[in-house]
Amino acid sequence: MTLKRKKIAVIGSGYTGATAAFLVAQKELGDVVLVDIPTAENPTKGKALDMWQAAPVQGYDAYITGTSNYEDTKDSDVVLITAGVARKPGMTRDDLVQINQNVMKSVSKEIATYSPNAIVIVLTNPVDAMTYTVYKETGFPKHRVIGQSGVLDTARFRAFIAEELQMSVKDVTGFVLGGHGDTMVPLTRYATVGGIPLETLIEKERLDAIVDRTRKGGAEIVNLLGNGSAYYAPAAAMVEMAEAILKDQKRVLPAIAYLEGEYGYHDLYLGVPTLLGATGIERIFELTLTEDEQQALDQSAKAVEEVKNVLK
Ligand SMILES: NC(=O)C1=CN([C@@H]2O[C@H](COP(=O)(O)OP(=O)(O)OC[C@H]3O[C@@H](n4cnc5c(N)ncnc54)[C@H](O)[C@@H]3O)[C@@H](O)[C@H]2O)C=CC1
Ligand SMILES: O=C([O-])CC(=O)C(=O)O
Repeated sequence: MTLKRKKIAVIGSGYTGATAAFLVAQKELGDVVLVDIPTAENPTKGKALDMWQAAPVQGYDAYITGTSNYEDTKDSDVVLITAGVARKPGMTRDDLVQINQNVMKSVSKEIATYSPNAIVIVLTNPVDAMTYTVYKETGFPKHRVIGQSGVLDTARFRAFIAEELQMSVKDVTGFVLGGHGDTMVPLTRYATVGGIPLETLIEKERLDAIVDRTRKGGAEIVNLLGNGSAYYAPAAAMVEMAEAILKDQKRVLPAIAYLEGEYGYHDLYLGVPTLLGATGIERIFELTLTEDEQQALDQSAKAVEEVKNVLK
């Protein structure tokens, strides 16, 4: 029997990759191929086997395999890139640019060879610049190369608001614009709780503190973990994007998209509100911003541009 399921390759079987693979399987989005570099032992194969053995208990029909051979990823529908190095306390995401750019180059070559029609979602940091690298190196059209930051940053923002107001996270909506760094722009003016404007529910001082905590959300976890960075929420964010694409859900989610004039930026990957469906990014929403919001976004875009300019 040949099963005609979707195929999802997860490159990098570390914390975020393994967690994403498990979520993809649990959601039955398709079969998963987990890939990492070859080593003397074989933790990638071990993790995949362990997850496959959870299938009878959890009752999911998704097969998970682990490999270091890209041939096994052939004809993947979606590829999630989590390969590379994570930061440690005291480092910024941008400190990873050189080492991870090299990883993106080698991984992109394999993806272009074995899955030329795939939609790629990049997680590896500094993610705006790494998404740009994958776009250039694969030669894929812009709508098929997408970066993950906004779903995660918005999730943090929503979680902090729900906690502050003691209201359900389900009812908190909003989004974060810009680069995945300390200059990101949580748009409080567009956030609501059950449709009620957020700015009428929380006083400005508290809201400013939540915005600041959101911007530094990654570093807060890096400092708590001590030896690596967040992985549960990042993996969940990536998988939400993959699900939107694999099921053609037409979700409106923030994503790192290639801009050609939108918001005034050219030849730049930056976080903006998008429509995600079967073909990847199907639309970019351009909102009218206040002068202050545009200024904050300009600052964030400048920070991303600076990292892009050191790419080789
Ligand atoms: N964009 C975002 O919102 C987030 C980004 N990240 C980033 O995701 C990346 C991965 O984080 P973790 O999974 O925690 O790191 P990790 O260190 O647990 O896993 C990374 C894995 O990549 C593998 N790898 C390295 N070079 C490779 C290559 N050439 N081919 C295949 N695999 C390779 C490593 O062997 C390792 O297993 C980091 O760069 C981190 O900063 C993490 C969380 C959120
Ligand atoms: O902070 C990091 O290095 C990992 C990351 O991007 C996040 O958790 O937002």
